[in-house]
Amino acid sequence: MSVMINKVGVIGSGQMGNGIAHVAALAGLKVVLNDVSEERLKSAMATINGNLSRQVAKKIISEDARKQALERIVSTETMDGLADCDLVIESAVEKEEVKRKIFHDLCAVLKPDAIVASNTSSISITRLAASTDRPERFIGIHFMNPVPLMELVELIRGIATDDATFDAAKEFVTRLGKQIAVSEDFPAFIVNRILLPMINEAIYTLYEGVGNVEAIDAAMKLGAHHPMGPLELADFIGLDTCLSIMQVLHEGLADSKYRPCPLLVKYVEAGWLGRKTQRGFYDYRGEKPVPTR
Ligand SMILES: CC(=O)CC(=O)SCCNC(=O)CCNC(=O)[C@H](O)C(C)(C)COP(=O)(O)OP(=O)(O)OC[C@H]1O[C@@H](n2cnc3c(N)ncnc32)[C@H](O)[C@@H]1OP(=O)(O)O
Ligand SMILES: NC(=O)C1=CN([C@@H]2O[C@H](COP(=O)(O)OP(=O)(O)OC[C@H]3O[C@@H](n4cnc5c(N)ncnc54)[C@H](OP(=O)(O)O)[C@@H]3O)[C@@H](O)[C@H]2O)C=CC1
Repeated sequence: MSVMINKVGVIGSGQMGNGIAHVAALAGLKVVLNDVSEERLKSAMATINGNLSRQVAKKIISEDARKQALERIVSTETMDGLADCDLVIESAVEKEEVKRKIFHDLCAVLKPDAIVASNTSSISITRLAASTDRPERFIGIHFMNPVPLMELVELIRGIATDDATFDAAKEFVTRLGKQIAVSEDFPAFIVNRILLPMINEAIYTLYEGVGNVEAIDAAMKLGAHHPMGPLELADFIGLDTCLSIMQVLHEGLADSKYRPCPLLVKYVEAGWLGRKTQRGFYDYRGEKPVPTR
């Protein structure tokens, strides 16, 4: 029996969580957005409003749709606020122990027939599912960044995911107007299995002095027609997330070709995580981004 999804919970209100809340609310679903602090949630609501307003200005949506979408989103700092959701999508940081703790706390209050999903970029869905009380109702729903603009969502079944959960997730993603690519549950799935080694190689290219930041990005934008250069894209994704994905690939596939570039490690250790901390391969604190090497 397929589960009817009317109310969606989103855990983590960073760039991906607020994007998921945005598209779900625009599609007419009720949304409960959860994060660890009121400050984070306020800033996420302001971002969602800003992104909806841009869509109004570009005549993609109406002013009425913007208002109604915002009214459909409530925010909460507690797991209790998510208890009656039909689907909860976890989109907190790419750290397995953080996600496992979230699922533990969530399952203690969430209604038993609800579906639990993760927006993880790389971590095993089967392993995450095993940390819940409902592996058959657990699934990977992997959105792309920026969520309101990107067409694709990957769906990943864990070993125990049942057909009703898979069908409900398909129906949900289709309702959001997104296309689906189904991936088997292997490290980093499809998009990041291909994209992240390319980004990591761009960082090695910088590390080994083959080119500077501007040359590498210009090369791939103008020479391969990528919409963003790989270093600009790394900053956009978040260097902490890029590193976590490379670590999952390296550990999960045990192949040295996935070794994270030491320069990526250094940036993350410095807390230079890209756009979200205003510094990464570019410095975003001025009027326009300036390369940091
Ligand atoms: C890591 C993972 O697990 C998986 C991933 O997501 S990997 C990353 C996948 N994403 C990509 O590869 C993105 C590559 N980049 C692109 O496709 C394009 O640069 C882009 C679609 C992001 C923007 O396209 P663009 O037209 O050149 O950008 P730009 O003119 O700056 O923005 C166009 C509109 O996009 C929207 N937009 C841009 N960034 C946005 C964001 N972060 N959130 C919401 N909307 C955004 C705005 O509405 C903007 O309109 P304005 O003109 O009002 O600013
Ligand atoms: N960035 C990308 O391009 C993509 C990322 N993803 C995946 O989406 C997830 C989120 O990434 P992204 O949005 O970029 O990351 P961000 O760093 O932008 O946001 C993560 C958010 O989760 C919050 N958070 C941390 N711990 C908890 C918790 N215990 N409970 C609730 N919220 C918490 C963080 O708060 P605080 O900062 O205060 O700790 C922050 O607001 C990751 O799994 C990532 O791999 C998937 C597709 C694309």
